[in-house]
Amino acid sequence: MRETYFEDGKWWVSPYNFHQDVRRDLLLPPKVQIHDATLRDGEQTPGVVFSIDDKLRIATKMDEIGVERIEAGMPAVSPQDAEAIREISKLGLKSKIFTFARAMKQDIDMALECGADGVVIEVPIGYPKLVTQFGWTWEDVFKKSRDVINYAREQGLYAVFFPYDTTRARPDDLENLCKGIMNESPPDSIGIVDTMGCATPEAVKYMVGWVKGMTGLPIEIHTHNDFGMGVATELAAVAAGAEVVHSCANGLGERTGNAALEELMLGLHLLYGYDTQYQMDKLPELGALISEISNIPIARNKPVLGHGNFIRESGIGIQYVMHDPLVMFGTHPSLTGRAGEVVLGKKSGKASIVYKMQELGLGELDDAQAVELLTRVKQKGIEKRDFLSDEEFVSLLNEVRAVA
Ligand SMILES: CC(=O)SCCNC(=O)CCNC(=O)[C@H](O)C(C)(C)COP(=O)(O)OP(=O)(O)OC[C@H]1O[C@@H](n2cnc3c(N)ncnc32)[C@H](O)[C@@H]1OP(=O)(O)O
Ligand SMILES: O=C(O)CCC(=O)C(=O)O
Repeated sequence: MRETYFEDGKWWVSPYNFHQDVRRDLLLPPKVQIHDATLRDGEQTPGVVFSIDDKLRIATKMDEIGVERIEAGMPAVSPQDAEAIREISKLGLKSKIFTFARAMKQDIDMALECGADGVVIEVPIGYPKLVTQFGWTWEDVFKKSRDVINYAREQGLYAVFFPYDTTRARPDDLENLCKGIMNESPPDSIGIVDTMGCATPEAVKYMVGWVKGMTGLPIEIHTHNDFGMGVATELAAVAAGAEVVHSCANGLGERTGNAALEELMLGLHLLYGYDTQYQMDKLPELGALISEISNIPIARNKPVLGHGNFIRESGIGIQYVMHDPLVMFGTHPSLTGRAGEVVLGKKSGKASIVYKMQELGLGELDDAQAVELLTRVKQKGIEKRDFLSDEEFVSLLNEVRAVA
């Protein structure tokens, strides 16, 4: 693992991330894998439907970027879902293919029939769901899960036990379930699932240690973004020893979405120092594909993918945007396949005018003309309540030159 905060021409993040007093208390596992659930939880975004061909394109792009695991769907949902998983399994991707299954033998059979490598076996354990939605006790959950976990493993599937709404489980219920499962049907790994996105990073850190202590299993963390902390909570879980992070590209998923794939990748690589092999410069291609297919636009300030992230209007420091971007941004735009951009408007300064003149090859101005042009640029920005197009700038420049 890297312990450096700077890589020439690529990024410059906080050195305190790697300060020995900060790192000393972290229980970072040597390797972390991404389990992406865009094709299942992402498609649970209301109104989003991926065709079989869409799913093949998304899975192929994810494999190209280096996602270790793809949750390709839940075969029980429809024959089309099963068919998509079957086709994805046949692609021969490096990514391992998982399906989502209820604690039912028939769902495991469908995973097998679809050619999956592994299965995420979901059962409720959060108390509101357990008591109101299902009318089950932890023992019911245990009895339903036990044989299904054993069956999946006997059939050669990697079995992730996924007691969802984990963060709202009563401690005794979760403890009894974990102990029962470990006695009679240990899975390959266990999920801590913040179904409602309602646990703090600190609470999840505690839970990772607690569940690891009870089971000795690798921990998978799956969060939602209801409090805007989905990614932070997953990274906190990694800092407490979780080995697998679940994600959805573009932050799709139920309600406010899941922890965003692209944000996790950068967080793991840059902020925590994992030497991942992810092709981060291809993330905008994946983002654009998913946005087009899901018909959900990417917010212009969305971390990693927003098209406005490397645009600067404010005049102070403007000359560094293109020539020395790490003065102005924590990551070089090219790291994630992007380019910086200088725009003019209300917040411009004289350096902005000089920069734009050079960029567009418009010659030079004397100081008085530059000041006059800046005044007009600011006025136009205020009137327009936006930044100026190059054509608008040239038009103002011509006015100023005509006056002189
Ligand atoms: C946090 C969550 O919501 S988890 C899953 C969310 N994902 C989805 O719902 C995917 C989309 N869903 C669908 O397409 C449909 O709801 C289906 C195909 C999954 C199921 O639809 P239905 O055929 O209507 O099944 P239904 O919801 O009635 O459930 C069938 C049985 O599964 C049981 N069941 C539900 N979840 C589980 C589970 N995780 N493990 C074991 N059994 C379960 C139910 O209790 C019910 O049992 P019963 O027949 O004895 O009453
Ligand atoms: O949320 C769901 O619908 C299924 C389970 C899950 O992904 C979760 O609990 O977060």
